[in-house]
Amino acid sequence: MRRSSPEKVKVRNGDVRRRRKSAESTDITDFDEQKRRFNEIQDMKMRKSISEHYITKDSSGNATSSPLLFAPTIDYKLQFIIVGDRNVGKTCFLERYTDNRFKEELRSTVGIDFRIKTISVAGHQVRLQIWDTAGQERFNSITTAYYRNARGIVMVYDVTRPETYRNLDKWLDLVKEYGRDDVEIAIVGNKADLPDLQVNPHKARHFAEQSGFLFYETSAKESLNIETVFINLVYKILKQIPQPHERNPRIRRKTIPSTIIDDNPHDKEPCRSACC
Ligand SMILES: Nc1nc2c(ncn2[C@@H]2O[C@H](COP(=O)(O)OP(=O)(O)OP(=O)(O)O)[C@@H](O)[C@H]2O)c(=O)[nH]1
Repeated sequence: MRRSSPEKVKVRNGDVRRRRKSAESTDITDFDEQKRRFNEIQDMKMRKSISEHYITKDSSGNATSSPLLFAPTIDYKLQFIIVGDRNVGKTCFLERYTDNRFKEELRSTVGIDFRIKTISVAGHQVRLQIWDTAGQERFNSITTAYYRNARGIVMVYDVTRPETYRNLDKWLDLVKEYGRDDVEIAIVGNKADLPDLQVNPHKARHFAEQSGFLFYETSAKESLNIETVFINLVYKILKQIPQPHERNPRIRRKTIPSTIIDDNPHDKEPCRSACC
């Protein structure tokens, strides 16, 4: 029987040691692998629950979810509603805000639609559910049912069509009748990118401010002031809601600034044409 030389035995012992070591390290690796997979699954579950949280709708009405990695804690959930005559740009205004896109073609809203967006305001995570309503009067019986839950209302007119500005009275009457007493309103003159301005922005601002509303000229096409409208409405609403530190002084105060964003370039512009 052939015997292994001591050298070879030594090598084999070394192999055994190596194998044991590698077996041990395999165990460790398996454990690490399991841990990694467990974390992956947890991560996937978390993403799923977040994306469920962040369901929006695409242009064809299908639900889509955003691929967020971390779930911010939602401090406030607010419902907003956008109203105004047909074709003033309500849908474009909302789509610019939630999806940062603009479509030229006319697509009249049928009834009501909504989008969701979460924003951070003064250190608070605020989830906005924003309802886009049809401007056609025949849908009023459907859309007014959504007024009572709206904390903020964006009332849109078209700066090139004075009748849409005059009709704000009609929309305000509906808000008075169906809306909350504590609703905050922003008057928005949309399509400010167009040259044939027909509504005097100073008069519109004066009317808004006298009534305690915010006022902005916007352009969904050129993405002008869209975000400002929503952020400032949220500021106004949060200032009304008792903050946690007011209910419980031991909670650290998160200040809501009293100044609001104002980047409206049309503020100081003279009237560009015969305005109403
Ligand atoms: N130039 C310009 N056109 C705009 C702007 N916003 C919207 N439009 C156009 O105005 C038209 C009407 O826009 P919509 O967003 O569908 O109007 P709406 O108010 O939602 O209309 P309804 O759903 O019928 O009530 C479309 O052709 C848009 O491309 C804007 O800021 N500038």
